[in-house]
Amino acid sequence: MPDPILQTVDLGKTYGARRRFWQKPANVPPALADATLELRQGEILGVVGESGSGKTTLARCIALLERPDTGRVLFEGEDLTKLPEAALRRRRRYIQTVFQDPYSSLNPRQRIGDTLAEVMLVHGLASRGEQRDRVAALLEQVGLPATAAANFPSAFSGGQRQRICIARALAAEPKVLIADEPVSSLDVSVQAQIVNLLLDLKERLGLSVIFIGHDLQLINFIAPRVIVMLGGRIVETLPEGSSLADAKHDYTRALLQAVPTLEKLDAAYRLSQQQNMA
Ligand SMILES: Nc1ncnc2c1ncn2[C@@H]1O[C@H](COP(=O)(O)OP(=O)(O)OP(=O)(O)O)[C@@H](O)[C@H]1O
Repeated sequence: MPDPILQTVDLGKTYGARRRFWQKPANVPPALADATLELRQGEILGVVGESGSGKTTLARCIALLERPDTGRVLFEGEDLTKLPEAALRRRRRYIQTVFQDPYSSLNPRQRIGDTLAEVMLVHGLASRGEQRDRVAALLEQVGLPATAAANFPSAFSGGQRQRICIARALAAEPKVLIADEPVSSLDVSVQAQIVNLLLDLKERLGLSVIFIGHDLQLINFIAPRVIVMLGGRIVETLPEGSSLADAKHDYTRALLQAVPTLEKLDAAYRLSQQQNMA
């Protein structure tokens, strides 16, 4: 079994809990509590849970976009939560995120080429001379023409913008990609294309992926191993090779009652393939 590239140990986060020592503790439930998981090299790990179950908080804490209150994030064995800001900045590029809403994720006043080049510049990954070619290669990797670099986000559809967000994440040359509900805001016909793009990139680039969603059937289709979250906690891990029928937790079974979208997704993918060939 491959070694874990990333582990979290007892990760916890409570929003709005900061207080002066003389103030009474606010009665805020944790957004994330005792989250312990491991992501193996080259694996896709699924995370599923209803709205408010702590999935995004988990993603943000793992990528250290948010400092967790408790626990550790070990990347290649090194505890990132202990690193000072300067050292963390050098490691940050290895764990990249793609979020749900590609509309708010991109700067409307920045051309796509500049958005991608900025990431390379920040992480010292390409000289000015190399940037143009690298931007074109990144766009090509996500299925967009090199000419897209000259345009602003408003020129693109939701699915194309999500491709740009994926290209921006790849610009940092990450080892771990966290996709937090990357298709939830997209049309069903586009969802399948983005899911397939992510699966293809994972294979081609050897990425390790955490794929977050609220549809257990879809997540189980994408990820061999799935973590189920409820109220900020991991309540069940469905191991590789297990069937959804093996789910032990009542909540996991309740998630299975949710309207299945997998068939819809499959049908939409076939349709988009037919349209591409027509
Ligand atoms: N910045 C914040 N400030 C205060 N509370 C927050 C903040 N972000 C999240 N929360 C709260 O933390 C809890 C977990 O939210 P989180 O966004 O992690 O859940 P989620 O499972 O990703 O939900 P969704 O699927 O709706 O995005 C929720 O109760 C939410 O209201």
